[in-house]
Amino acid sequence: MTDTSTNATAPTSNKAAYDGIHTVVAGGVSSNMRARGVVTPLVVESASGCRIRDVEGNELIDANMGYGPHVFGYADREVTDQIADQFGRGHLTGLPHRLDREAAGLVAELVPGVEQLRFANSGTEALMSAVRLARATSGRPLLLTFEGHYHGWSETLLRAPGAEGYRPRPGAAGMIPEAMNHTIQVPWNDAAAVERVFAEYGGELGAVLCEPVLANAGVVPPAPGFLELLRLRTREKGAVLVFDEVITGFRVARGGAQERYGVVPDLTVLSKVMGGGFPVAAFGGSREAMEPLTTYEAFHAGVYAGNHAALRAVAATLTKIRSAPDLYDDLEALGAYAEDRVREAATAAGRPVLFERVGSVLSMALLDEASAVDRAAHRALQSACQRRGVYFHPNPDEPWFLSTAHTEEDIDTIAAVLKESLAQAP
Ligand SMILES: CC1=C(O)/C(=C\N=C2/C=C(C(=O)O)C[C@@H](O)[C@@H]2O)C(COP(=O)(O)O)=CN1
Ligand SMILES: Cc1ncc(COP(=O)(O)O)c(C=O)c1O
Repeated sequence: MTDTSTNATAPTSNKAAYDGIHTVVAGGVSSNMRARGVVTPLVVESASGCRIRDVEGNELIDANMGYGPHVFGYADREVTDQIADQFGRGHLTGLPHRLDREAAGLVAELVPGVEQLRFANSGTEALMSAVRLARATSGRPLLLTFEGHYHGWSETLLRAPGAEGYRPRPGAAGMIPEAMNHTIQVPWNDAAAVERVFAEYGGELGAVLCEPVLANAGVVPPAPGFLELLRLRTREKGAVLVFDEVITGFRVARGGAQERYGVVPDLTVLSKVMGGGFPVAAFGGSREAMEPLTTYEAFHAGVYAGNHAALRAVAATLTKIRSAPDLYDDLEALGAYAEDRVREAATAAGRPVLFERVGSVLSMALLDEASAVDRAAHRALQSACQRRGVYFHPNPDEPWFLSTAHTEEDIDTIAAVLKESLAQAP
């Protein structure tokens, strides 16, 4: 069978391939969130383990790893072979499949706050549906969110940075002016602000939504007691507590952030690691929390939601996670090793960095003399490292995601490239 994946006349330089993409893909990307992902042109040909290969044949160690789904590394045959097999068996019939029970059963077994769930195709879809379910359950439209937390691009969740008072602004052109009329926002980890909101809006709040570990503005763990405060106040006031664990789910612990920090929300949203890189998401909670969907009083749909290939990917990934007793200790150890090496490299180069880590998710940002994040310098550093065979995201808001495919030698290489690039930086 002719391999159509590689076009013989394809450009062989990153720049030519990159420019070619921009002629037919608006903005060169199919996600604005990735528009700043490439400062020096780089077009991927293939990826395996913790490495990507570009169209020029260069091999780079990847610390972005597709923004986090690949906890076992790229092209993990224990997962991809299962997905390929499912395609050969029919992957989308629109009918119940035994994989529904197997995949949902694994999520319910591993995630403390999930007894029942619904599958979706993306985090945005799952969050839209979870917030709508929370509003249906509480009967109150008002939603509390937190500055910097990203919950996809749907109409009532995509917020511009900042807020006027508690009111965020719509985050994209074309959103209706009233899009944020039922959304309020306070700074992350600001317990006093949360108390003020509950004092002022308590009886009106329908839901509180957060990334339990903020990982879309660098990594910012919850302050001690902060998640507990959200749990206490939402219970007191009858608001639904929703954890967006798209990134943290199966990443920071087997049962996600709710297991790591011991705070169980009413609804949980999952994606990324759950499907091992296959497009799939889910939202779930107690039987009681999901009851409006059990009776179909609430609405959720999707032609591709819970398709058999997606659920085979979930079943394969979560079976592997369940049968790897040391996985999270290993990821923690690797993350700690990376933290030590990166801090050493920055110190050796005499450059201040802002560094934060939760398990195998870490963020590093170059600081300027005023200890503010120096985005231009960070982009220049990223380009220099990319030329030396190490890729991480040029936007310091985007974390590094390590995997079991990264070795300590890979981390040493990353640190050495960082140190050399910092030493030569202007
Ligand atoms: C905590 C969190 C997320 O991190 C999240 C998506 N994250 C990302 C989306 C990217 C993109 O659209 O290309 C890349 C990253 O900026 C980011 O990890 C989403 C939306 O998921 P989705 O992109 O699948 O609709 C929801 N919650
Ligand atoms: C005409 C039409 N538009 C939109 C949708 C929604 O698409 P999805 O189910 O993929 O969200 C459907 C699904 O049946 C449809 O038939």
